[in-house]
Amino acid sequence: MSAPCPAPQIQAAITIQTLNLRFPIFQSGGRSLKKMLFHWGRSRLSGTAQSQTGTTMVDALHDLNLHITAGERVGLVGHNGAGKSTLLRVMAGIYLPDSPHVTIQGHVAALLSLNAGMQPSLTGRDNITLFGHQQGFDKRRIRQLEDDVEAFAGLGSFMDLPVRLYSSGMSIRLGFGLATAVTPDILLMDEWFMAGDAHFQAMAEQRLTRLVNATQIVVMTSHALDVLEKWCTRILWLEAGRIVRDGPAPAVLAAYRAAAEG
Ligand SMILES: Nc1ncnc2c1ncn2[C@@H]1O[C@H](COP(=O)(O)OP(=O)(O)OP(=O)(O)O)[C@@H](O)[C@H]1O
Repeated sequence: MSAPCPAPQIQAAITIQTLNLRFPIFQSGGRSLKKMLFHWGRSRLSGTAQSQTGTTMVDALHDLNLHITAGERVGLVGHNGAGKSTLLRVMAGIYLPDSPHVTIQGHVAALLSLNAGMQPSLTGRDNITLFGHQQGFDKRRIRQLEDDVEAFAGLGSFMDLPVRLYSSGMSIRLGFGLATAVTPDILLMDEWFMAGDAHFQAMAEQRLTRLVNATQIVVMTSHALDVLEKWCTRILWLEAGRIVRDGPAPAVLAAYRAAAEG
């Protein structure tokens, strides 16, 4: 397997200042007094609020300040709905809050969903070529990319069939192979990256280790604390869209474990 294609080096950094992100969760029409009182009580308990138009809003991220510099491997922890995936999506540029709040320096690769950017009607091979074009690669680099991903994914003749015919395991192999083929400055990972069978996980870990070592900044989220312990130098603990603790991995993970047990 050839090494992932290197990207030009710049000093990577992520800076987030006073970031608030709210999502509408449902439209409420005319209401009886009973319903209004019910929703008022529920919103007090859940941290949601109602806008002037009657739309219920959830504060996914609240007054977030954060600076991440080159060399850091940051893990995000927090209970369901804490805002971990939302924060990763903000860093990936998928959610676009007002620009002064978020400054990203460096080329970002986001391993957030398996089939991100994949065209189901195209073959695996054509998807690789498409990805290469999107990266601005010349023919030689696209061929290298194809060899690398094909060798990793091990799909045989399925490589020339449309991706919509792939099993979920095949999709994971192709999606992971492609997403990890180019070394970015900043790597963002959701916990799906450890999906797949045991053989795939061993192969994936080898490839991921190489990628993480070559990347300036890594931000990942996982509910598996041993995974974060292994990969991360710094942990951000989020709850209800706010940072509860931010510090060296061993100390924050110990506090998080203690809170979960106590
Ligand atoms: N696109 C969206 N539309 C509406 N609400 C959203 C959207 N994305 C996230 N939310 C809400 O924002 C909050 C934070 O969600 P998020 O997915 O970031 O949490 P999480 O910490 O990743 O949770 P989990 O560990 O369960 O994956 C939740 O209340 C969620 O319902």
